[in-house]
Amino acid sequence: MQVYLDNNATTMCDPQVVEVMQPFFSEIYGNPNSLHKFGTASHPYLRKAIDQVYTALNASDNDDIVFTSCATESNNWVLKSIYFDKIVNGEKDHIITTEVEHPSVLATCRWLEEQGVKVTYLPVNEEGIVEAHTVKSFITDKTALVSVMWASNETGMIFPIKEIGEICKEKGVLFHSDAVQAVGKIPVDLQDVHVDFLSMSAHKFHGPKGVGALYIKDSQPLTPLFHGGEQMGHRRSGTLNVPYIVGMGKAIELATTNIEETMASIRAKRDRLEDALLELSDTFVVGSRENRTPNTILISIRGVEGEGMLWDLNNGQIGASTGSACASEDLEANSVMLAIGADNELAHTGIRLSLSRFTTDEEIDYTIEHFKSAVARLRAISSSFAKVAPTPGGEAGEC
Ligand SMILES: Cc1ncc(COP(=O)(O)O)c(CN[C@@H](CS)C(=O)O)c1O
Repeated sequence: MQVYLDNNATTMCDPQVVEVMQPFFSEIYGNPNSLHKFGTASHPYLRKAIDQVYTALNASDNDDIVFTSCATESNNWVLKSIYFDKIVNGEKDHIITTEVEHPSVLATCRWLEEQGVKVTYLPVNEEGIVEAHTVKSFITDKTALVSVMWASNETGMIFPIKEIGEICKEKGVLFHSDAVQAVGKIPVDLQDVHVDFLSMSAHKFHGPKGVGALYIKDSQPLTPLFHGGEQMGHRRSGTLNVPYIVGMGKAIELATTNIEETMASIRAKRDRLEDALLELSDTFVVGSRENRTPNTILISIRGVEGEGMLWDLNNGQIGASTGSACASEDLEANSVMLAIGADNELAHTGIRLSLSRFTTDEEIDYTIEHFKSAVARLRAISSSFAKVAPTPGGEAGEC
């Protein structure tokens, strides 16, 4: 049996998505910007895909949805163009974000600091999220943008985006949310939540890798990151990736239709897996289940190095991660666990398990069995665990 539990890194393309993409490789393959029939033939399908994204986000016709190559591009676009529009060519000099954003936000903010921008990286609480009042306390009249992720890729914890959006609106500060781990996993209703910009990525909800989008409220001005073509109303130049855009439209429709039912099914499997793993002594899971995306577990297993655990799981045909795939090359401690106050040793023990709607009960059963035997094996040879006196009664539970 092979079990894929790294869906926060990327998901399998839904077969229905693959099917709708097929015609646009060698049948309807004209450049959508060409005026002849080979080009215009794709237009109805592009319009449908855009409508599917608007519907999924409950976006209004006044808003813009611009397709990009990925969420990394969407995040770079917002941060670098707000810098250009509001700081280089404006009176602002400050951006607020959090310590636990995805590297595509953090690395861009560090580059902006090298350009002279003041960046505030807000700390997270013991649940791994920033609190709305903390954001409010750092906003000044020089703040150009607040950028806070909707849900954490590492922990699944959901941030108070609605409250932060209301604060930014009241203060007249632009608000960006990296919603990559929220769209398609939990309800995202842009009539209910105020954001100026929102990033998303199709391969997180069973669409193809290599296509994402940026939502722009009220079609407000934002200097393009790419120039040189009239695509997307001159907002993002480059020949449209028709099959991938059509695939993204189908994927977001499948992911958001009956989302409550889908969430309940995934949550039940996740909770059963989490309950079983917490029976192991000296383990804890980051964050409360109630405020977490239904598919994610970040579990710490004292005395078991994360990389060693991944290797053992991989030998058992189980795919998981120690955290963000973008940081999987380095053997650093999990940054989010450090941010919530875990000690360095504990922060090296984090394992991220992320399910999808395709995860089966049999796969959960297999994972529970293999995970427990792997922990027993690795703890038996772990020097650090041997030094740690067993907690009375083998404490376990949420952090
Ligand atoms: C919150 C968040 N924001 C941006 C990205 C980047 O999405 P792209 O479409 O791949 O560019 C990701 C992708 N996080 C994966 C790969 S690093 C993870 O293992 O956590 C994300 O989770």
